[in-house]
This record gives sequence, C-alpha cells and structure tokens, in this order.
Amino acid sequence: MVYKKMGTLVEVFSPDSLKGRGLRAVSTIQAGTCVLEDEPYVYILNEEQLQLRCGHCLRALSLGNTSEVESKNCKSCKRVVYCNKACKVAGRKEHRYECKLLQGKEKDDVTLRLLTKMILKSKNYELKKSNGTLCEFPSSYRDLCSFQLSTKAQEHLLSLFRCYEKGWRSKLRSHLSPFRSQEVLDTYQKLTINSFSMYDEMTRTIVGEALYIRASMFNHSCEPNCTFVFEGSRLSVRAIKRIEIGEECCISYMSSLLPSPLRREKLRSIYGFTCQCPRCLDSARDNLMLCVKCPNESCLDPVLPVQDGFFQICTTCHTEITSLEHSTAVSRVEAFSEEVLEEVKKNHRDTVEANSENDNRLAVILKQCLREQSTLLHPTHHCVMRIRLEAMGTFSCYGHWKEALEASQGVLEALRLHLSSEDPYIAFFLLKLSIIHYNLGDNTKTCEVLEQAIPLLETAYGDNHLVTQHAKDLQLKSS
Ligand SMILES: C[S@@+](CC[C@H](N)C(=O)[O-])C[C@H]1O[C@@H](n2cnc3c(N)ncnc32)[C@H](O)[C@@H]1O
Repeated sequence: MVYKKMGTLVEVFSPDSLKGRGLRAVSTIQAGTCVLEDEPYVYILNEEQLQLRCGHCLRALSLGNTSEVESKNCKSCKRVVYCNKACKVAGRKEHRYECKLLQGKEKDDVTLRLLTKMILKSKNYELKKSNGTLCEFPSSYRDLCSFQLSTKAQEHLLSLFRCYEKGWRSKLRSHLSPFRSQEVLDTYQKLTINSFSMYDEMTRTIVGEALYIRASMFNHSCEPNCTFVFEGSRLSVRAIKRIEIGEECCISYMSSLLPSPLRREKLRSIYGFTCQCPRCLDSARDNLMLCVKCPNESCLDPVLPVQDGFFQICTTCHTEITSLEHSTAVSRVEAFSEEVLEEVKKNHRDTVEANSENDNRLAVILKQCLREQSTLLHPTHHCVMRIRLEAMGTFSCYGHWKEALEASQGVLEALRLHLSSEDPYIAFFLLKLSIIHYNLGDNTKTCEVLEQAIPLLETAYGDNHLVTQHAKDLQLKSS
C-alpha cells in the first residue's frame, strides 16, 4: 500500500484490518499544532438555528432589526437568513440544493434533509459496485467507509425517506427522477458514520450537521491526542498532546464524560465497532463515574459498583449497601438525570428567552435533579457531572450567576479525575467558570481561573480562535 500525505503533517495509512484507514504523523507534532483543516463537502443548519444564524458563515445574528433581516432572507424559501449581501451571494450555490427542501410540507428532519441535499449535490455521483475494500486515499465522498444497516433498519429508513420526499418533490423540476433506494441507503450509510455535528464553540450548542471528506479519515480513541474545533463551518483538527512520528492521530467521536460501558455501547450502535482504546481496556478506570455515596452520613465516601445495580461495602467505614431498595433508587435517579438532560437538549438554551416559562421550568427540574442526586450519587458520578454542567450553562444563560456558581461546585475536581489534563473540555469549563466569577464581580477569581484556562485554550482552539480571544479580553477587563 502506498501511503499518501494529507496536508503536510499526516498521511493516510492502515492501522489494522478492523479500523480500515486512519491518519498518522509523518513528523513529530507538538501540542497546539493544527494537524488538518477542512471545509465541508455538505452542511446544513438545524431547523431551530435557521433563523438565528447566517446560512453561509453560520455567525449568530442579532435579530434586532427584523426588516433588515427580512431583506437578507432567501426570497424563495424564506427560511434561510444571511448576515450580509456577500454571504448571500457566496451561500447561493450551496443553498440551491436545499431551498426546495425547506419549502416542503413535511416536518423538517435534519438527517433526511442532509441526506437529500447530499444526493442532490452529487447527482453526477454514480454508485460504483464495491468489492468491499477501501481505496487508499479518499478524494470524494464515494470513497468514505460505510456501516451496513440491518434489513429492518433499511426498511424503516426508506419509509421515512419516502414520506419526507413527498413533501418537497412537487417543488422540484419534474424531470428529476426519484432517487433509487440503493442510492438513498448507500448515502445514508456513509453519512451516519462520517458526519460531524457542528458546534457554536462559544456555547457548545450543536447548530448543524456536516460531512468533511478529509477529516473523516480520523479514527476514534476515548483518550485522543487530537481534538476538533469549528470556526463557522470550517473544521480544524488540532493536536492536544505531543504526537510522535508514526503515531496514529485520533479524535473522540463522543463525550468523554460517559463511563466506558456506555461509551462502548454508543460506539457499537452508531459506528459499528468495539472500542479497544487503552481507556476502554482498563475496566476499573471509569468505575468512579458510577460511584454512589456511602449512606453513612459521617462518611459519604465513594462506593464502587460491583455489577449492574449492586455496590461494594464502603472501604472507609465498612457500611454495607445490600438493599434492593437502594439500587432501585440509584437506577431511578440515573434515569431521571438522563430525562432531564434530554429535556434541556430539546429546549435549546440559546433559543429561549430569559424569564420565559421555559426558563423557570428548566431551572426547576435541574434543581430537583441536583437535590435527588445529592443524597445518593457521589460527586464523581457521570450523571452528577453532566447535570451540574448543564445547570451551570443554563443558569449562566439566564443570568442566574449565583446559581450557576453553585452548580459548578465539585465539577472541576471530577473533570480532572476523569479526563486527561489536556482535554479541551477542562479548558472550556474553566472559561465558563471565569465568566461566572466575572459576572459576580469577583475580578480576583476571574483572573485566577483564566490563568489556568488560557494556555489550555491556546492549545485546543489556537491563539486566534474566538473562544481564546474571548478569554483574553475577559482577562484584560478584569485585571
Ligand atoms: C469516520 S470513519 C474513520 C475512517 C475509517 N477508518 C476509514 O477507513 O474510512 C469511522 C469508522 O472507522 C472505524 N473506526 C474508527 N475508529 C475506530 C476504532 N477505534 N476501532 C475500530 N474501528 C474504528 C469504524 O468502522 C468507524 O465506523
């Protein structure tokens, strides 16, 4: 196999037969180096973001002047907004593939819209009979790997697709023949394992979905040496650790704040592989993410799980936790935490106005969840960390700074325990914490936290990224 360079720092290689292709360093890469930059082959904004962001550069728009915004709307679908004329012109070429889709009568579905846009965009794309082997170097989306759906899942997808198709097809030129089922399935099977959720890095809100041909070559590790960041729709993959020549460069496909059984299950069901990274192979490693509090109130130390729903004897005070009642209560609070996280996700924080009914409802359920967790789960438990992070973000978004600070208690310690010190999530957490201190008028704490955050942000995001710049501006203002 001839390995070809992708950019100047990495080359496509074959790590092993299970992983397919991957990328490895062709020279030593220092932490903080941009390993690869990529523009999307195709991208879309989520429905609730359509009126909030420029359809081309994805910048958040100020919606103060509605008549101004209307003049920059797409006149045909009236769903996509641009920040100025230049973006409108630049975005026209891409928008023509989805303009009609957005005029459809069917309820929008992000995955089906991306799938349809992709097929429309690649009309010249001919399905090549695959012999199951991957080409050495991907130059078009046809060369990406795919994940074979079960027959049942294929039928389900096709029925959803045909329903969605009815909604927009009447708006398209009549000579366009219906998409072949094989074309739909093949495109979907590539999209599911190769597409990226695009983030607004300042809020960590998911704003859309995109497919990058070159960046699709990065394999996954739960302890990655690279991270990816967005500037609009442009994606940069950056080294967060020193990478030796010949070493594989990996990103993480999912949140590292989940214990390994949950991470591995998600990776299996979405991407079709069983993760064998060092973190997943060390079964004891993530146990603290599943710990309950010792019920002895003068102890409260973490007690490790032994098997589904059952816990060990507390090693500090030797209290036994054997009751079924206790394990049922733990499962209930874990399930409630997941429900609350889902609810927060659905209510897209940046689209609801402060002091609205939503605000109160979300605040109430987050507080209730924190209360219920506090009697049973140890602060290192993944549900506690994830709920506290959400609560911190939600309260900050509504300007409830004291409550946001309260929600942040114990999170940094837990993050440091579970994540590697270079993990961008720690940098992002510190930035959010500094913003809370700043809004509470505590300049000393703001500067203290920013001093830790800025070097980490420079590595993960780069000096010129908006997130790093924001941290530096805050440092100037508070010093
Ligand atoms: C985005 S693609 C990565 C590039 C892919 N290896 C290729 O050859 O095109 C994702 C797919 O790569 C494989 N993969 C990625 N990380 C892996 C890992 N840690 N272990 C096994 N397979 C992995 C899985 O098949 C997964 O669905």
